[in-house]
Amino acid sequence: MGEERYLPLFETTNAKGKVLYRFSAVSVSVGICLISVYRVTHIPKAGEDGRFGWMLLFAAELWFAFYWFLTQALRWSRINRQTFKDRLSERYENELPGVDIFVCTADPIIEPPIMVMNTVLSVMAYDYPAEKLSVYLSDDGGSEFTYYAFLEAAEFAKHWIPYCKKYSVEPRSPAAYFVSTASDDQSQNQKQTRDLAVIKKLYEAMAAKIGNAVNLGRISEEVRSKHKGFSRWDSYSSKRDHETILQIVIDGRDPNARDVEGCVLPTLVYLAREKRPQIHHNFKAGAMNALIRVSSNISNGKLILNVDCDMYSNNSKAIRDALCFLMDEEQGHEIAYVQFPQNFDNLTKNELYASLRVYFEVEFHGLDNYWGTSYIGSGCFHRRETLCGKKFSKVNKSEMKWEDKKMGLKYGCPVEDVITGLLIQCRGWKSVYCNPTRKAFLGLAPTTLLQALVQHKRWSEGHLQITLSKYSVVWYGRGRIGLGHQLGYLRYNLWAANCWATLIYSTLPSLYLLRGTSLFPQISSRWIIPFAFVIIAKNIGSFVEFLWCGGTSLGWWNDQRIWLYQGTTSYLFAFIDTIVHYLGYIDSAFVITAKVADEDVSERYEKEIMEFGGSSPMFTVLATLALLNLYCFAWFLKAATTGTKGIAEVYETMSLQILLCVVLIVINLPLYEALYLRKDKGKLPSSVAFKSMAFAGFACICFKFLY
Ligand SMILES: O=c1ccn([C@@H]2O[C@H](COP(=O)(O)OP(=O)(O)O[C@H]3O[C@H](CO)[C@@H](O)[C@H](O)[C@H]3O)[C@@H](O)[C@H]2O)c(=O)[nH]1
Ligand SMILES: [Mn+2]
Repeated sequence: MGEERYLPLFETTNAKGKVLYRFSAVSVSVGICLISVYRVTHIPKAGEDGRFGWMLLFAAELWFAFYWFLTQALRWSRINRQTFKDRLSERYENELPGVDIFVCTADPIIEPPIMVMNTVLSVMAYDYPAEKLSVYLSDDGGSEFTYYAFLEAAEFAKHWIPYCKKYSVEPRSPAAYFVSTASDDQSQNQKQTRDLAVIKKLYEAMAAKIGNAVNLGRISEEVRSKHKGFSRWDSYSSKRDHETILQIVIDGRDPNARDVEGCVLPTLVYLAREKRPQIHHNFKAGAMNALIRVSSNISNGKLILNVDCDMYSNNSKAIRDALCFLMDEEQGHEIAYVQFPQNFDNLTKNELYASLRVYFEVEFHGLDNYWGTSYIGSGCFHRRETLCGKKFSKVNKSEMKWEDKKMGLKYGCPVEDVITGLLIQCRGWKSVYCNPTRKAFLGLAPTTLLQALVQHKRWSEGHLQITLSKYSVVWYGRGRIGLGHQLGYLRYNLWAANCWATLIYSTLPSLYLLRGTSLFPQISSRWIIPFAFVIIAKNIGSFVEFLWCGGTSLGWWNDQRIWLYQGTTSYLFAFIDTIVHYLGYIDSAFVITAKVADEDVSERYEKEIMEFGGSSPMFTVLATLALLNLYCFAWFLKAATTGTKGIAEVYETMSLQILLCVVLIVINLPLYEALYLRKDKGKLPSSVAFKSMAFAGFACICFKFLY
């Protein structure tokens, strides 16, 4: 009645393809049930060969079935979010909240200062009122070089920010922007071309200065004398032993802090928190909490954006996207944080080491359906108050209730982000997943196999710790978050537990080939149908899903390989370390992923040649399993061609086992190559080859003759 219709700042829509998806999911579950029926009704009798293997295989299948069911919780209903940034500007342009941006870095060698500065510059140049923006760099490396680079970046920003705003450029990380202009220069007029050349020169000069200092290995006296901040390093003894170094490099309130066009600059703060050898610094969680405390005394922004040092802003409007959720008049007050996906700009076409693609294009949209996206450390906008422990209260929006006095991120878990997000949700808050077409952040994915496996080990270990801890979604989550939401979390929380079923499935069927014992239905039996159906439907499903997410066919194949490798190494090692951790023996470490690689390593990465290049227990496990399958198959072939049973009969009884063994061999081709054929530095060292040959041979002989 004359009242204006309420126009929300964001909209939620259902993802497409629901009916087709649900139909396929239901039919696969019927197949899975039939497989179990077969297993139960056909158990080999006591004393018969294969009874033990049968039981283990059945256990593995039950596990996979359960896990498959968990993944359905993330696919059953998926949603998309759409923001209306024009409405936000119309209503709130003059009352936008302060935003504090935290960039964390920890090691000047594997996280080069120039890369970190590109991230810093990209977030300084957000399309947002500069007086409301503050950028904090946490340097756990406590490095003079990073500090020096930061000073240089502050100078360069005075040119860079006006340039970005004048020409509305994207992305606003200088390095990434220059790469993008190299490929298309049509969109520029003459004036811009000139300005571009100037700004590029300035950037190169800055990069050269930083590079020189790093190469020299020290900061020159000339530079030191210009900036009194360096004196803070006089009492510095090591990265693990120094007092707090806090420097406000640009103070936004200072009337003299202006860019070259005379506009206000964002506040810029450097922090290397105090560290002492005897006190645990709690890795990134410790750094974040130091930033929360320090920033509350400087800018105290209502919102906190947190990015890893390699995750530059690729979309200058992302703050506004986040605000559309948090400032929405109807639903905004219930939302604690807005998470963007982690995307990467160094992926090769077929993503040799997996890319998280399916997680972010499919599964997180399902988690979002429960209003419960997890917090994944980078690319997340938090309300300061919720991050500091405020409990959500329906009764009175303004009432503050503090559940516990501990503020900030939770310590003691290698995925500090996930557990922190979960606890926020358990306090009654909602969260939102925002995945616009133009990606908000781009970072660096691991470029060697070992890095990829170690990273996944850290994640799966952290998740398993959550599952077993007081804050497990199973017991702590009960009644605090919904059932679907719990199941969705468990899909990641139980990553590591996949190792046993994966190990069983990638060894036992092949080992039983050696003995000529069949563990699957004959090809002429009707029971082959559910097996064939589940195998085909599940693989076609995941293939289509992968392509739909923008991947390539070969990328899907590589994804299957990495899934197998993670299962038998990352998850296994994470599982064992978690148990040892609970027995009180070790503290879990945070192994930082390197963001640089040697030239020849990068070259192989570009060519998608798998990088081993060293020995690691993980590689020994991988090579042993690969060889075990190869030996089993070779042995079996020999027996089948020379034995009394004809090939046809063997095929009739063992077809699925043969198929599985062959698939495992084909998927391991890059590994055999690295063991025996390659000459480059990225191959597997001969020590790994000898060990794995011995282990695999030993296992085959024992299984064939002794067991
Ligand atoms: O003691 C430390 C260790 C790490 N970091 C920073 O944490 C970030 C993430 O480290 P990285 O080695 O790149 O790990 P990723 O596996 O890529 O990080 C993901 O997973 C982590 C949890 O395992 C989260 O903290 C991250 O935000 C999330 O992006 C980097 O900026 C580091 O500089 C610190 O500040 N202090
Ligand atoms: Mn990273």
